[in-house]
Amino acid sequence: MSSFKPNQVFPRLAPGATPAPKSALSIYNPTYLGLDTRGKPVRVGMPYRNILIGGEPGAGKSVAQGNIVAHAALCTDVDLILIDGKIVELLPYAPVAEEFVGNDMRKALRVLRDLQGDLDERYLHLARTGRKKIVPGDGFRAKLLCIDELAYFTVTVGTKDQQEEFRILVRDVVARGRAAGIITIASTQRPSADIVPTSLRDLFGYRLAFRCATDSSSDIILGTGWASQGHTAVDIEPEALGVGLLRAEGGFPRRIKTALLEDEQINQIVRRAAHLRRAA
Ligand SMILES: Nc1ncnc2c1ncn2[C@@H]1O[C@H](COP(=O)(O)OP(=O)(O)OP(=O)(O)O)[C@@H](O)[C@H]1O
Repeated sequence: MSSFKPNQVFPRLAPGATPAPKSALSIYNPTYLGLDTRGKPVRVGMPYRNILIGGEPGAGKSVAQGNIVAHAALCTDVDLILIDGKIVELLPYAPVAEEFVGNDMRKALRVLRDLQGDLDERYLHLARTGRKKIVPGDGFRAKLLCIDELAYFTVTVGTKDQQEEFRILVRDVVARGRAAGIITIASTQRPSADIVPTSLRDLFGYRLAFRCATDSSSDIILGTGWASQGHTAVDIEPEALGVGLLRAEGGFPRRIKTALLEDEQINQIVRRAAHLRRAA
């Protein structure tokens, strides 16, 4: 499998250049995720979709979600809302985020309640204008909500009531956000039915399964029945870090290798993103 080259993330740049582009990107442009088995670029169109990422610890979830967040950081038409129970994965992007939440359940709930209020306003606008989805120029900016890690907030920290409220809020944002210009990325290293019930999983247009311990965990991310048809993330070799099965709405899972942004590249992107956002 081909290795990642920074200039593939931002193809306008010459080889060897830093991965930070000169002008702002748009969240309405496809986001580079990595390469497929033939070495072809894999891009995802995030608006009107959500992405669920699951797999064993250390398999490559944070790197994958980081690629999307890095792209979004450079897009001056989207606000970032980052909730990171582990703090360190998304912290580098905090300077360009509208909200950054670490391991703080109360703040996570407040931010999600605000997002739910925003959703209500957006749907009111849609109802008034007789349309079905928010489009650019509507006066509502796109938002990207990134949650790492779902299980941390739904079973590990907080009271049972807080965990339940977190689950309900996330479900609502994922379900209604799609048409309202609010995109969700959710990651979990515990692909089990209690963390990702089918009803939640099915709201994600994109599903990305990194190495899983069992066929049923793989199916929890990709969708019921894929393992029995030979598409299972159990088959991903333990040493194949960053290799996952990506399933886009209605399609077959395909094997991809995500791009890897090194820490210094992330820092460059964030510095550039901060500049572009100030200038916008
Ligand atoms: N696409 C990739 N190319 C090369 N190495 C990778 C790639 N993706 C991940 N890795 C390596 O694997 C390590 C773990 O990746 P990552 O932090 O994304 O895993 P994770 O699934 O989020 O783990 P956890 O669940 O423990 O947070 C990275 O630090 C990196 O060294």
